[in-house]
Amino acid sequence: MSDISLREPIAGLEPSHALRKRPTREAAEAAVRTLLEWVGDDPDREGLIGTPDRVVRAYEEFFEGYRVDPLELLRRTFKETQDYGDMVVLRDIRLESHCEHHIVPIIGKAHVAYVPSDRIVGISKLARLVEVYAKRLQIQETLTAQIADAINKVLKPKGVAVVIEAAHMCMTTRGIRKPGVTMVTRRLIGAFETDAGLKRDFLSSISGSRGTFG
Ligand SMILES: Nc1nc2c(ncn2[C@@H]2O[C@H](COP(=O)(O)OP(=O)(O)OP(=O)(O)O)[C@@H](O)[C@H]2O)c(=O)[nH]1
Ligand SMILES: [Zn+2]
Repeated sequence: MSDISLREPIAGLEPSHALRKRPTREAAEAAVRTLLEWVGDDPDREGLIGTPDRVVRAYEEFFEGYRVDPLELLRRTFKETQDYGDMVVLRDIRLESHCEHHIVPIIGKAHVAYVPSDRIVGISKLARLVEVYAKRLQIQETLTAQIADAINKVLKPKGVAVVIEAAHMCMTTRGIRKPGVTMVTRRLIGAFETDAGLKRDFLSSISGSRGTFG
């Protein structure tokens, strides 16, 4: 099984995190085995024998965002825009993340908008950016801010707006157990903050979106 760059710096993180040594895959599998024993099951029974390996592979997928540099994603921009200067909105981007407190899913959607200054970016890159930050351990406020700040930093647009609506499984399946509750966060930068008309247009353009919390 491949041991993806386990000793290499991880892009996009603070140096203190990026340079921290990661444990080996064997150590990660042993930790899962310990949890299986701890919940009261037998990790050697047939159904569970492959579970540590499966969980570690699933974690590689859930947390692959640590291995991608989000700023690098946005570097390829286009200048020929016929002076398009209005907002660009990508709405209803499906979002699957994990809360950093309980490591259980956060499921929802993100809406991302920006007003270009002189450069635009391929729209798939905005969805990829959401994905990179979502595939890390998160709280929703940080996730929202990181997406907006990355766009602002690389594209230097006139404005950026990010809204996230999500359900936190740590609130719906455990703890307070409140199904149906969603959390809404937003980060408005530049023109979206200062121009009331633009802000209103953006918020109304995403207001008809349908829930995707399944
Ligand atoms: N602000 C914020 N809080 C979150 C997010 N995800 C989970 N939480 C909350 O983080 C808090 C962690 O609180 P703690 O008291 O340390 O943990 P806990 O004992 O498991 O809390 P309960 O969930 O209330 O049982 C909880 O209130 C969660 O609902 C998030 O994205 N943003
Ligand atoms: Zn949680």
